[in-house]
Amino acid sequence: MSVSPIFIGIAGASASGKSLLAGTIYEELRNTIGGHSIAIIKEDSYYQEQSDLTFEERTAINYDHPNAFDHDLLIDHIDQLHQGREVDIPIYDYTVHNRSEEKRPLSPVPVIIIEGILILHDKAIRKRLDAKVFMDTPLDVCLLRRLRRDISERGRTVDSVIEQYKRTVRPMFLEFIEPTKQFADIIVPRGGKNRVAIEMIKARILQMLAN
Ligand SMILES: Nc1ncnc2c1ncn2[C@@H]1O[C@H](COP(=O)(O)OP(=O)(O)O)[C@@H](O)[C@H]1O
Ligand SMILES: O=c1ccn([C@@H]2O[C@H](COP(=O)(O)O)[C@@H](O)[C@H]2O)c(=O)[nH]1
Repeated sequence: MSVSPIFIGIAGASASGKSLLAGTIYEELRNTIGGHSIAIIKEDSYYQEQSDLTFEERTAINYDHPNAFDHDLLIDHIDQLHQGREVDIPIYDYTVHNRSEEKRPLSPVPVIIIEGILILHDKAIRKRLDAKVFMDTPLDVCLLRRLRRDISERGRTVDSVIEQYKRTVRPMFLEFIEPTKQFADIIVPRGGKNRVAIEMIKARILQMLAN
C-alpha cells in the first residue's frame, strides 16, 4: 500500500532556526516512528536552475525574492509524493549559487517537513500543508547567526554577508516573509531550541499519524 505523507511547513527569516528545528524534530521523531518514516525537504533545493548565467551574474541575483524559486516544481513534487510516487529532489550548492549535477531521490514517507524562507508565501503550497509553523526570531539575532554560518559553511565574507543583508535579505523579509506569519498555525519565538515548541509540534505530528 502506498503512503500519503503528512506535510509540515516551517517558514521564517534566513538563519531564524528553521533547519535546526526541522532537524531536531526529525532526529527525535526517528526514535519514535523510525528512520524511514520522516524526511526533510528544503525549499532552497528549488532555487531556479541558472547554469546559463556566469558566477558574477548569479552572485547579483536576489535570492530572497519569491521569483528566485521554482515553486511549481516543488508543488509538483508534493503532489507526486501525495500520490505515493518517488521524486528526484535537486541539490543546491550555495557556494556557487546553483544546482549541482546530482539529485536526491525521495520516496513517500509518513511525515515530510518542508522548510524555507518563503514556504508560506504561495497559496498553492499553503493549502498542501497539514500544519504551518513560523519562526519568529528577532532579525538582529538572525543576522549574527547568518554571519557566522555563511562564513563557515557557505563560502562568504563578512562584507558580502553585510552587503547582501542590506540589499535583499532584510528588505525582502519585511516585504514577503514576515507577512506570511499570519498564515501560521504555530509561531515559534526565539528559534530552533525552543523546547516547548518542539514538544508541541512533535505531539501534533504523532496525533495526526494516529488519526
Ligand atoms: N536557538 C539557537 N541558539 C544558538 N544557535 C542557533 C539557534 N538556532 C539556530 N542556531 C544556529 O544559527 C544558524 C542558523 O540556523 P539555521 O537553523 O540554519 O537557520 P535557517 O534554517 O532558518 O536559515 C545555524 O548555525 C544554527 O546552528
Ligand atoms: O545562491 C544562493 C541562494 C540562497 N542564498 C541565501 O540563502 C537564504 C535562504 O537560506 P536559509 O537557509 O533560510 O538561510 C536566503 O536569505 C538567500 O539570501 C544565497 O545567499 N545564495
